[in-house]
Amino acid sequence: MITTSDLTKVYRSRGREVTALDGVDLHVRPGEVYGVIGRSGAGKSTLIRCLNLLERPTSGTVTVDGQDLTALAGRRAHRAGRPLREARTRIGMIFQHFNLLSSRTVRGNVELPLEILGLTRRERARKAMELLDLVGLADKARAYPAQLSGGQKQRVGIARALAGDPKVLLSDEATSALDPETTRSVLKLLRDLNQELGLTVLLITHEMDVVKAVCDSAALMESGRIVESGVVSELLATPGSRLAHELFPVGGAPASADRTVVDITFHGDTADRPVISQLSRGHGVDVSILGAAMDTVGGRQVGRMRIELPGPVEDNAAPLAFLREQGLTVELPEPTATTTPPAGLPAAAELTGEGA
Ligand SMILES: Nc1ncnc2c1ncn2[C@@H]1O[C@H](COP(=O)(O)OP(=O)(O)OP(=O)(O)O)[C@@H](O)[C@H]1O
Repeated sequence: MITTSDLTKVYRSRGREVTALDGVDLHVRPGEVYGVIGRSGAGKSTLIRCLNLLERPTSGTVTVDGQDLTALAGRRAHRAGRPLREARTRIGMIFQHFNLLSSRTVRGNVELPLEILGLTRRERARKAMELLDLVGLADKARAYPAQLSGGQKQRVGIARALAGDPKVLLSDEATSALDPETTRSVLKLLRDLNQELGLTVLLITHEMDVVKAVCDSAALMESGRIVESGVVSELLATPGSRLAHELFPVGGAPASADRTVVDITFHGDTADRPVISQLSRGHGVDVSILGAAMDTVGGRQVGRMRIELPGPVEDNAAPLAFLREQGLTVELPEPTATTTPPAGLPAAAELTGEGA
């Protein structure tokens, strides 16, 4: 549904060059919720703005629903021509700070893109009310943005973004200004719209919880590049996946050097089975749990656990084989991984922007 090929954006100002996007190949399938995560400055906003050509890429292509937007934009034109403006109406966008017009009512805000599309007053009113009903705000049609909560404002933003019946919705940190509970309800709305309307959603975020809550697929961005991407449930089953480690960080240091530390990921059916007690009984080993994280990803229970077995790795071949036979992802973390993240990976606090 959305494909970018070797997408590059270089900002030039006062003799300085900043490469914000450095050859990004992105592939978002129809009907999925796709999250792009990365710390501040990674290039996320530039990427999302290049997807609807609000920002003109320096090179590379952007294709949305089979249409090459970069070809519509031309290389030199500064104003979007009609074909690009029309293509953009089929790509909705929501923003961190909602971008509502304070002088217009809720209904007036939703009607704005419908005015641009040339609908009659009657058609606009009907469509706007239908959209407000869809986002659960029909009773606020006559209110002004200042009278709404943050979550309600974002719902208006979503209704406005859906005015052109888009197939794609781009979300630029849409929940970053909201409290956790409101974030959950807005993410649920996005998921419902995704399922009911078949809407493809691409969201950028710096919060792993957002990826965990709604994303089918995700990409990790660093310095203008996508350094890892894939289907979230598959990444969780991929040994060494940085996104999996970030989604389910487990810590815990071994009690002594002659122990085997094992990171295991439970997903699908394995999440419900008493694997650890079977391991302990079946192999006669004392298993210590050093850390664990359980959560629901895409509606399925997923968990990660760091356990410790007595003795070095060489002595634990049979228990490790048993865990693998159960369909678990089994990893032996580097000794340093107990206290520090893998080389090059931003610490969780950095990724979430905490302490900035
Ligand atoms: N208009 C611009 N002119 C020059 N440099 C820019 C411009 N916009 C962004 N940049 C630079 O491009 C890089 C990527 O910025 P971008 O805003 O895309 O990152 P981001 O991942 O969205 O960060 P944040 O989460 O803080 O918004 C940064 O180094 C930034 O300083």
